[in-house]
Amino acid sequence: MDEGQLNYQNMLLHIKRRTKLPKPIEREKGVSLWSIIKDNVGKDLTRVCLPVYFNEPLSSLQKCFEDLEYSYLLDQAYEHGKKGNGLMRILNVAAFAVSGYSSCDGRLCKPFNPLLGETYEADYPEKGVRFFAEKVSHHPMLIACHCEGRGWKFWGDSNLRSKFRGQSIQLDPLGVLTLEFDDGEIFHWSKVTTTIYNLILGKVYCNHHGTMNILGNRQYSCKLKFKEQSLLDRNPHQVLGFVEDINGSKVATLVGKWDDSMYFSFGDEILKTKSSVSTDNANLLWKRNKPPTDPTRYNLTSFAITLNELTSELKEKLPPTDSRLRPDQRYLENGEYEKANAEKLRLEKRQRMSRKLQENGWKPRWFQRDSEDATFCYTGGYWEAREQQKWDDCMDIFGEYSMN
Ligand SMILES: CC(C)CCC[C@@H](C)[C@H]1CC[C@H]2[C@@H]3CC=C4C[C@@H](O)CC[C@]4(C)[C@H]3CC[C@]12C
Repeated sequence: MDEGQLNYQNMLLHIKRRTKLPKPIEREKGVSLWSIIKDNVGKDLTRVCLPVYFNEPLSSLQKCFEDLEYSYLLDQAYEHGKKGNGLMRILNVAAFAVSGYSSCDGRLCKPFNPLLGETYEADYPEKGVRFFAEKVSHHPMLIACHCEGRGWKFWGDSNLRSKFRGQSIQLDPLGVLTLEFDDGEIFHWSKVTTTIYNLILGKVYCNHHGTMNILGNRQYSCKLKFKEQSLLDRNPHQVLGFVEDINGSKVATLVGKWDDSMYFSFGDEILKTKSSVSTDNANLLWKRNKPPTDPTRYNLTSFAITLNELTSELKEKLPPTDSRLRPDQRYLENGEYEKANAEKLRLEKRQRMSRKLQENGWKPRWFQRDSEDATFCYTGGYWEAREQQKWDDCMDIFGEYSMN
């Protein structure tokens, strides 16, 4: 190792991220969703503005980065492929595609809906990744993201179509995700349907169901089935799948749960064990990290807890559009609910003008798409601008309001 590498290693050892959210300043209170709903009978429920108390202190942009908690699976996938093992590559990619769902477990609060032009950066050299996202459209609500890792790039946009069904809401992600390895191998897939149950009565929870097709441009592709929820299910959250080679023969099977772990075995042995699916002879691909000891009412994972941290060092570098600078979200994180609510109302008023902005030709600052139905792609330049603190063309989206 030369001196430069040593310094770099040293820097990684000194990255300290927080392990807890700040202690709430005001006391937490209980509010029932029902009390809100009964005041809004007859209105389109997806448009009802909920008080900040139903939010978690993260924006949807930050939530996108939560899908990269297990990015090491993609590093491994890259290494396997480099050594000529395309099968292990796609198995790791499949485990990655499932792993993103694990953070949903026990999460009952809404993320903040970012303002038009709001951005979020995440520079995690200790994981070897750098992530960037921007809210690129308000109607329809669209978020674009781009992430670079060790030997791969990952990008996509999230376009959720939501259907309200009385007791539940069904969310269908329409966007396509792309993963490109530095050696040219590319995978595409879309996320499955998420349903949120018990909006009116009982305990809110969500489930993910449907088929995910991971299509590669070389030897392999993979099909994963997220099981539909059924009453009295002894084995909920199950994911089953297989890898197919170019001739259509099944060369590996996958089994696991989106909130826990994924296993694989070569051939199609797993599915042959009739009644229940066993992982006895299977190999572990991915296991979820342990939850933090003090989960708080938001149930954030240890990784999610780090996402909204704002150190004084970072504050100097961020553009004025970063989610970490959003005042209502910061107040909520600090447990100042009254102030958070007041700020949320102010920003939502601004948000309502976004439609006009877009109609008048507003364009995202960091992403672009070729046509109406193409994926938004990063145009580059964010990290370079950050280097020079060149933020003069970034809008002051959160207003003159200053936080300390
Ligand atoms: C009405 C309120 C109080 C109920 C709580 C709603 C919670 C459970 C909802 C609100 C927004 C939802 C998220 C919105 C978008 C996505 C992306 C999708 O690809 C996976 C599910 C995921 C991550 C959803 C999980 C459930 C979620 C967090």
